[in-house]
Amino acid sequence: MQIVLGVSGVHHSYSGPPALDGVDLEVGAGECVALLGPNGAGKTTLVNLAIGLLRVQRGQVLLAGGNPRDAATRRHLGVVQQSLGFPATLKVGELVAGAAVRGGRPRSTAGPVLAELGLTEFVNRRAAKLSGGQKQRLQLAMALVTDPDLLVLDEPTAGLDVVARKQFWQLLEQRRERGTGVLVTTHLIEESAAVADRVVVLADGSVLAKGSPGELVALLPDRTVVARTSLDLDRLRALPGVVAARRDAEYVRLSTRSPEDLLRVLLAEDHQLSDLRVEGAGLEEAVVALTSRPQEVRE
Ligand SMILES: Nc1ncnc2c1ncn2[C@@H]1O[C@H](COP(=O)(O)OP(=O)(O)OP(=O)(O)O)[C@@H](O)[C@H]1O
Repeated sequence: MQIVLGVSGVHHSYSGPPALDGVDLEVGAGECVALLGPNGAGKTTLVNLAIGLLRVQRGQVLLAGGNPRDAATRRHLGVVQQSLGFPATLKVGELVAGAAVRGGRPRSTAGPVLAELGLTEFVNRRAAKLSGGQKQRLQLAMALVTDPDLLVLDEPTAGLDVVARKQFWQLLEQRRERGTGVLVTTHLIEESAAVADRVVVLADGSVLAKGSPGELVALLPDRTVVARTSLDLDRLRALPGVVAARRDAEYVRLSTRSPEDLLRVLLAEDHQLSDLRVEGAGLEEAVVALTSRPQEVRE
């Protein structure tokens, strides 16, 4: 497989301890790699090195075989970042055509991409007047208009509803089939399990684990106990054998290595306990467990 992003042995420090400490990562053509990890893990630093916003201090970053700091190499790159705003007065068509020209393509490439992303009817609308989902599609159109080899998506579906999120990923499928590689950072771990071929978990500047979502889940012998309970999360986290606890709508999800013991304690503690079931761990539970007690899982 052709490699569109190759990161090897990368270290990066700002002023304090290293933000990245020997990170390797690859994205192949057509592949979607999700970068996960808690706040401060180093995800933004890694993305900023990949897109050429930061200079590499140690190690190597190759974007489509070149240095991402070079303008010519960056033409192989498309970026969707939450922090990128639009000039409010510009129209959708102008923005996409402008992105094409900046990427060395004719203005006429904008039309087909606007159609591909379902934005043709908004071509004369000012960007500021689009809905959240339409703005995300506009950003994607601006990123895709140069037909990039690598697309970097930073929390691309934050704030979108379930339908808009699904649409967003469906729009990308054809591009991936044509060979565009995708690097996505997201806090929506279960979403990344659905769309990513591979997941890389960063914590404290190091790669804790990498593999397909299924391989990461299989690292854990944990099970998930799901139930409706009146017990609060602090109390649940203090129960014996609970590795992690979180709310999911009206349910709680508890990760544990010994579901039988936990069930006994739960039933004794909460006589109103209902809708009880035990599941295998999901990717979210796996990532929480990996990043909260790395030593135990790494062995
Ligand atoms: N410009 C900066 N100057 C100094 N330290 C920084 C700077 N940017 C990031 N850091 C530090 O580097 C480490 C990694 O930060 P980074 O933003 O890459 O993490 P992250 O995984 O993207 O976090 P989040 O999920 O919160 O966005 C953190 O300890 C952070 O405080």
